[in-house]
Amino acid sequence: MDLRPMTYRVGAGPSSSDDGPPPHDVPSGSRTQFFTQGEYWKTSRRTMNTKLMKPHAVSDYFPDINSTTSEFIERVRLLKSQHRDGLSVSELPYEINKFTMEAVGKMLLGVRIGTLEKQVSPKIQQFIEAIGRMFLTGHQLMAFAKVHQLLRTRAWREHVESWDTIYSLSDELIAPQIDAATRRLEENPPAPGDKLDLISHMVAAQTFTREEIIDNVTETFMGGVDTVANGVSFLFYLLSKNESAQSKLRAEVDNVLGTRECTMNDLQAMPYVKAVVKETMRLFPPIPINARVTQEDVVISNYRIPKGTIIMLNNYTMSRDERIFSDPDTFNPDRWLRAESATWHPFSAIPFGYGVRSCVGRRVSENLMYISAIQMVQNFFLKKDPSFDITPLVRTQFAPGPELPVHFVERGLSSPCTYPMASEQLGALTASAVPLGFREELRAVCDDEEGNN
Ligand code: HEM
Repeated sequence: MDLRPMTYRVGAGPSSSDDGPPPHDVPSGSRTQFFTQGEYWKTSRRTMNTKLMKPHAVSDYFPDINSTTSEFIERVRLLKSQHRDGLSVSELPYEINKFTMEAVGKMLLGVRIGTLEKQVSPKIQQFIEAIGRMFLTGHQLMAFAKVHQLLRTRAWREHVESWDTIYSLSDELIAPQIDAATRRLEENPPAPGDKLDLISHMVAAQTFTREEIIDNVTETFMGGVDTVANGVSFLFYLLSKNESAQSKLRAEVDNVLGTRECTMNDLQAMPYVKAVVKETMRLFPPIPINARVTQEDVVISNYRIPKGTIIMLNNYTMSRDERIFSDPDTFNPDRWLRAESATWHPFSAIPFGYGVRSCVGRRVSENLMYISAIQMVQNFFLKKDPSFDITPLVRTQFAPGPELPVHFVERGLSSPCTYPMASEQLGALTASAVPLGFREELRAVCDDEEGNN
């Protein structure tokens, strides 16, 4: 059966053309891995695979992931100290979002964006808000996008404006990297085996225009930030709720690492860390629904499905199927360590999709989640705040809502965190001056859906 990934562009409807890049019809770059098929997609995917999927390339990101995570841990320490209960972090999912933006940004753009700075610059603040708004309005445009476009609805206008803001800043961040890479490569042509960052690698490939590099890197970044942020949020939530799993995780981390940083090699000795992340993705897949378009007539389970039909795959229900996962709603990482897991249908839980179009950020996402889990238990005991619970929402992606009921209790190990921030500096830090407009709006939408208004 030939199934193609369904690519969907606002205003353009599903596309499955083989004719290379479709035209721009919203400010979103369309000449990217997400939105193309055929030869153009293959070239771009091959280039990204080299930097994001190959083990030796992925291993190079570990020092950056470790140091960004350490900064985030220090930020948690600061924010909880400013909270009235001394244990919680207000708007934790938003803080996690800034953390993953910084981590994924460094991997893809090669530069630090500055979202974890004590004072986030107004421009970066705008960027963060625009990404949030783009996802929020993108969800509203899922149905009847053409009608929104025709009527120029508020959702449509805000969506387009958000992409404008995102592209204007990513141009500013990425263009200098392209120039610098071009100069470097002209002066010192790369030898086989030289380590190049993603942008230099794309420049060296000589198959992409400058705009194509900017579009590709920007949209890969957009695809990565919220997904992995939602994964990390659900991870912390589930650990806080399941203290015995958390203790097992901590025991493994203490045994293998103690207080030192994790390298890619260490992961081989930490099956429970991996099982915890797998189990999080099973219960709360950040992309709850995936899709394909049939390329020929097929019969599946006695249903005739004509060519050109969009088939939706519901990751959420698939991975909670009790015919495969006993006690499916329970967080039980051990299930992945039992011999029987090898016999499960390979499609029983596919949070990163499947096949050649599966997630190109899978390896880096998993590593970011492993290191987040590791550093969290090295530094804190996570306890569930008994006063409330999450009500997950689908906002294009599956997200936990605006607050997480997680308390951070200091573990008090000596030097658990490698981030060299002196305590005086910490004291001087203030929560970043963030205009609340967008977040309040998101909260209002969530309250609406929960019937709180
Ligand atoms: C927990 C985190 C993540 C989850 C759950 C996730 C999930 C997915 C899923 C389900 C797909 C569609 C796969 C298919 O149709 O078979 C996808 C595609 C994609 N993801 Fe991710 N993703 C995550 C993080 C990331 C990150 C960090 C990046 C970038 C570094 C990224 C970049 C992409 C790209 C570029 C595609 C399109 C690939 C193509 O069409 O060739 N993702 N992701």
